[in-house]
Amino acid sequence: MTACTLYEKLWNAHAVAELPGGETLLYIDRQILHEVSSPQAFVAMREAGRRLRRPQTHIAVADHAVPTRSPRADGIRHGTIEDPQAASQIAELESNVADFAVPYADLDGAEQGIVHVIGPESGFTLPGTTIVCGDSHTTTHGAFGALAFGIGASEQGTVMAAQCLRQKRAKTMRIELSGTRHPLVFAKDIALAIIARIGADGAAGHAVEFTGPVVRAMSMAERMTLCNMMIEAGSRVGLVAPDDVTFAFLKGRRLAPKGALWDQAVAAWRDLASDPDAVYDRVIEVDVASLVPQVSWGTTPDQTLPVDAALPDPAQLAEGPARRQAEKALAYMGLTPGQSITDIAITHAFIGSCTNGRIEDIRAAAAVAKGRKVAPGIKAIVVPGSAATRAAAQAEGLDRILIEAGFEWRLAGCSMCVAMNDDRLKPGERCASTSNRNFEGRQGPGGRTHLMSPAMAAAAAIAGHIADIREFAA
Ligand SMILES: CC(C)[C@H](C(=O)O)[C@@H](O)C(=O)O
Ligand code: SF4
Repeated sequence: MTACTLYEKLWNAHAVAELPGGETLLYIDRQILHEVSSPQAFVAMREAGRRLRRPQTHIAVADHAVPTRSPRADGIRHGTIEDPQAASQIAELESNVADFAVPYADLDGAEQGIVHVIGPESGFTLPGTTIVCGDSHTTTHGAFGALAFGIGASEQGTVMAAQCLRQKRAKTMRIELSGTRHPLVFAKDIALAIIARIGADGAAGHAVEFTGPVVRAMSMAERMTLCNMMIEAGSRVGLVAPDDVTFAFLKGRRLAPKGALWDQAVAAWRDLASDPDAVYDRVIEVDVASLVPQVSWGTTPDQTLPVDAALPDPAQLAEGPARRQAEKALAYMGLTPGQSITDIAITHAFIGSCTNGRIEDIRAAAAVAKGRKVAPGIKAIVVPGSAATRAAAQAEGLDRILIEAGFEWRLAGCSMCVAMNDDRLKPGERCASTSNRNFEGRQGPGGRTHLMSPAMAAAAAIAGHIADIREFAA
């Protein structure tokens, strides 16, 4: 038998038929639905008079449009949402899930949260499965050794009706991470550094698998951060082979297999790892020993530099597209060529999102915040990725530490990652953000985003400007 990569094993196990034109009909095990991208698919189902083929293989949740504050002391959001568009998007999702019998994580329930946080937390995300969602950051779930990718609105309807999708097989790319990293260099820094190196489309057309001792030593949270960010390098699929870290994370989760089924599942999941002699179309090696904390300075994720660097000076670049892009980005970002990154003053800090809204991320922020104060005039918000993450953080007392330091402690949702809810920047405001996208207007029209790790965002909140966490922690 030919040696196969993890991606090829997942693909082959779900291939139903080879179609003319080079596409494959793939069986889809699971679909996640959210209020922003699912309405059209439900409309199409209704119009065609169709039912879901396997309703129990879907879960739905409202995350993008939801406010992360409630006027009520108990945090209930139903009945309190002032924005009519958000209220109607959530109401539409709720009527759709009721009509089509889709399992729903209620807005005020213990399992609400960002799609890519609650899938893993509930055990819906499992190794060896195919998982789709009308959301580009579905790459996140690949951290479990699932073939997970974002799809469009009409494809969501196809999965609802047929449990299958036509897809073109991607090329494979292996990113081998080795070396010993600085303790304040996180998965987010590694992901940003990779994107800066290969470019915002550097992994386009490829399914990326992370390998090497650095990945094996990472928590699931860090593996998810890496896979999450791969869409920012143009890849629709990020992968990590499942191992004991994966199994320990999943064991006992509500939807994970139980008893003898668990043992059988783990045995099968162990076989998913890429064969030792499997061949990839591309291999990239990254030595993390030389990495320092990273910060994006521009309006694409590859416009990223080490925190101790100075901003580029377009005048020093040769005439051409790179120079024009740098000029345009610096102008939008309101930055001076050659300026030190640590001299950039901020107005906001946002700790959250499906990239960095997990308990480990909140712990990292709280460790920096402890005994310190957010700088005067800075609005700093911490938005847990899910209700369960929020509860876990509160059980550890992290909310108290953060509130004491002057951070706002919010309810779960996408929040300031995306300007689709109440949490957004005004023109000219500047945010140290743990999210994943920094294009013009992403956090609000005219808003300016600097992507970084949770520890770095917390340090920026306290310093009032971008700060090097390595010096800050000393
Ligand atoms: C709204 C949604 C479809 C979108 C995505 O596809 O990623 C959002 O989650 C984002 O991060 O930009
Ligand atoms: S947190 Fe941000 S990136 Fe993630 S799903 Fe929500 S909007 Fe998209």
